[in-house]
Amino acid sequence: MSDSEGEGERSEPSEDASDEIEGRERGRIAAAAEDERWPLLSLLRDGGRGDLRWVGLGGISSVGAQFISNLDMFIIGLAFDAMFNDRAYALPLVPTGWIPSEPTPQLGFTVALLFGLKLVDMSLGILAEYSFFLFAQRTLHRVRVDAFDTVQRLDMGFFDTQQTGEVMSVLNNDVNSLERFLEVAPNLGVVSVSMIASSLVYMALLNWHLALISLAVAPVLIAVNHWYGARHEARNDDVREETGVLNALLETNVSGIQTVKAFGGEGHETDRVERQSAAHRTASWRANLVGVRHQPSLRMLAGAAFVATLFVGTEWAINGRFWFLPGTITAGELVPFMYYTQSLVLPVRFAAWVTGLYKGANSSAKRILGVQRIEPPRDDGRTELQTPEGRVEYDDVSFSYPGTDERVLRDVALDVEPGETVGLVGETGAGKSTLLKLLQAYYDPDEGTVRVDGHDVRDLSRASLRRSIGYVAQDPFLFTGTIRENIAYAVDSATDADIEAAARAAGAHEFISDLEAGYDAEVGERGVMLSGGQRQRIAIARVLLADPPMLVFDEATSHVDNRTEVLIQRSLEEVTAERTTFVVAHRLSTVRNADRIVVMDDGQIVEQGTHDDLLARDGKYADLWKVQVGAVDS
Ligand SMILES: Nc1ncnc2c1ncn2[C@@H]1O[C@H](COP(=O)(O)OP(=O)(O)OP(=O)(O)O)[C@@H](O)[C@H]1O
Repeated sequence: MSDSEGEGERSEPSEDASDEIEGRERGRIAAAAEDERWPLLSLLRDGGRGDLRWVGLGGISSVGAQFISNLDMFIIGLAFDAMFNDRAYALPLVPTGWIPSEPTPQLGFTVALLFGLKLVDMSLGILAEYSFFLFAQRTLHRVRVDAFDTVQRLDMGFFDTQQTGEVMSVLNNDVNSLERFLEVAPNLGVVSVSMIASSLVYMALLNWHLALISLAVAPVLIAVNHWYGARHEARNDDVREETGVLNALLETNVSGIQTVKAFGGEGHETDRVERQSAAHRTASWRANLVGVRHQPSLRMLAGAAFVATLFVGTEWAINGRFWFLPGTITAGELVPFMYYTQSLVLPVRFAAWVTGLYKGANSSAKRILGVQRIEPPRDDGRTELQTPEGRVEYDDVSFSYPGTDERVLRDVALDVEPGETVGLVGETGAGKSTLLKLLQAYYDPDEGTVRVDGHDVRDLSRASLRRSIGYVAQDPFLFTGTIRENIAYAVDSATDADIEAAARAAGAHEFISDLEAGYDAEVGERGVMLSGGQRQRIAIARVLLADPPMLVFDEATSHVDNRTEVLIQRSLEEVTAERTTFVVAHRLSTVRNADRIVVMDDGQIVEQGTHDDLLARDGKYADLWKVQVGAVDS
């Protein structure tokens, strides 16, 4: 069966895309939770904490509603036999004195009873929907926020190796798939099971021999449902995986659109997206094929049971006996019985649907859990860094990025006094930025120790450490919002005067004032309407307003012209005078006045001293300087 099915599944989308899916290694996110047996249950147990009572209430109400809803045919059967076949009219739990003995009052009694039961059924149904909905929404909210919080707290090593589009896919698509499941499946699952259970109970009460015959097909039904369920899960894993890869591709292409255009790469990029979209379409097609066959197969089996019951029951009613079956069966028993047999089809279809949703949600839960399990961040340090003096020590530090063998830092030893300004220079890839990432504890050294005020940074709470260090990157990120909001990002209580003072010190006030909306100008999703130099100055203002005891400028003025840089440096002199400051720069004039210049080469410190010292030494720094001032050819 699987062979022919496999061929059918590949017939729609292209062969290439199909092969691509087969060949692809399961992504790191999904693989991280591969050994989790019940990912969805684990996730809901944590996400649903405190609200499980709503599932209990919903479940009880739903079961009650189904048993009551399904009771009507049972009562109608008894009433018909009483009215037309002169049988005794007796109902469980109803005192016999309440039931009339003449046909017309019996009809009135039956109608009133059925109407009353419908009212109870409706009330319980509303209560069930309400309870399940409440559980779903609260749980989903918690799972979404928890997942986002987990992603945010992951080590930088995770983001280095995981494409942001894929992470977004977990936060968006996988959480949405969980939403689709939670909004429908718990109630529908209970409804299906209790519809089946109530039908079985009433069938058994009507005629348990015939009930057993109708149920002969049940084991086959369960086995087929299980088989399809397993296939659903495997196929859904592929779909989620392909969605993640596609999202990552779309995300990088849109954010790198300028480069794509510059190289005229639109056609090439469209081809790449087309290939990945085809792989996604193949995965979805194959997953849908399972769904397309699942329900009809179950319906066919349930239909077979119905036809068999119809044959046996009608033969039995006509002849007054059937083969070895004892006793007789009346029309008043057979008609509701057939109804119950037929009413098993709908919940079986529901069950197939719920199984599909469950398997989809299970794949998503696996990825959400995977994000939590992949490289969990090391425990946060316990020591809070309070108003540090700013002494920084690198004690024979060596480091390779996670997952790589290349030593990016080798035996780096550096002591920086409080208040000192250190310029870091060296060729590209020498390890300057990496040195500062270790100071902020984005990564831990493989050997040696980085200390701030004598504390190993691993022992410090990351939040208190990073609050103490103002960091400006070469391509700073601006948040969607106004310039004012961006500058005041870390200081809720900042006044307009504070914001302006910070902007002046960063050399940003002038160009901000020239903008029509001034400080209220929106900077768009990634600050696109500002130049690189303007964005850098806003980022410097943001750090100055936060007023941290230590500063790190990593090529922070590389996009501004020489004149503006000199102006910024002058206004920063006062700010940096008392604080430990690191300045990474390729333009050596930026660090010329630093208290000390540290020259790095291939992960090592090769020289250090003041500008004049280093020039006098006539080593690496002097070479770099000569190249920059044009004294020698590069
Ligand atoms: N996240 C990362 N994962 C793996 N390797 C990395 C990562 N970041 C940097 N590297 C590698 O580490 C080395 C040092 O990089 P680093 O950014 O520290 O150099 P740099 O001196 O700051 O260079 P530049 O002046 O170009 O900014 C380089 O070889 C680089 O390829």
